[in-house]
Amino acid sequence: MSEELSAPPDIARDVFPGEAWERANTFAAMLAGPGVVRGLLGPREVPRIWDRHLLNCAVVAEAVPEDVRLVDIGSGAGLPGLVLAIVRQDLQVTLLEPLLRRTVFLEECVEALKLDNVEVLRGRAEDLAGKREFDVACARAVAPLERLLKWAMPLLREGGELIAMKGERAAEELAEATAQLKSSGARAAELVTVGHGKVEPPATLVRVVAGRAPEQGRRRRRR
Ligand SMILES: C[S@@+](CC[C@H](N)C(=O)[O-])C[C@H]1O[C@@H](n2cnc3c(N)ncnc32)[C@H](O)[C@@H]1O
Repeated sequence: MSEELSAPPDIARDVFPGEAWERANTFAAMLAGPGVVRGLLGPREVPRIWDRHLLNCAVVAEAVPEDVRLVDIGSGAGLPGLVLAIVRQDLQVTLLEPLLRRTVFLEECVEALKLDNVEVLRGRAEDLAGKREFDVACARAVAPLERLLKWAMPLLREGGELIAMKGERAAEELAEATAQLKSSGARAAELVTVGHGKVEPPATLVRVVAGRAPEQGRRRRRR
């Protein structure tokens, strides 16, 4: 049985102000329509598109600095990267996704939403190391923090940030990743909650500040 897209909650008007409102509604309809038909979103997710997907991703913007180049690793149907591009026109967003049918959907969304701050890139995070540099990397439901650090840190400039949406297991994942944080040269790592009064419960993020990659240090010394 096909599920219905529920009406946006009142708070959505504040979270998606101005021209973001129409774009958010168009994206919600695309997720509920072609997104489900093409298997990018489960049909049971349709009634939860506003709460669990659009609002939960939009509040991540509270943790993202202004005017940065942001890569969404494993963007899938555009979550959270496309939502961040909708609410924050100051961001230059790269949606990184290896699967063709997903990048095709993402391209269609970018065109339908008339977004000029988004690039869709087909590929794997580990293959992009050394080729591109970003200020912020974000990810939701892609990999445990330990593996995400391996993929994300080589993509970040020194002082750049990984923002991982982690939910209930955030503290445990952070503890489990202690060795990887050290070996990847991370400067700081902390738990952050965003979306107070907008989503229930507030979204829990792991924020990691990139230091200089250890390999870069070794390369410099050898010269
Ligand atoms: C469970 S989905 C999550 C999608 C989206 N972030 C969300 O929250 O709905 C994981 C996504 O990560 C992508 N992915 C898997 N391995 C990857 C890699 N090495 N680099 C980039 N993306 C990857 C998959 O193709 C898939 O779209």
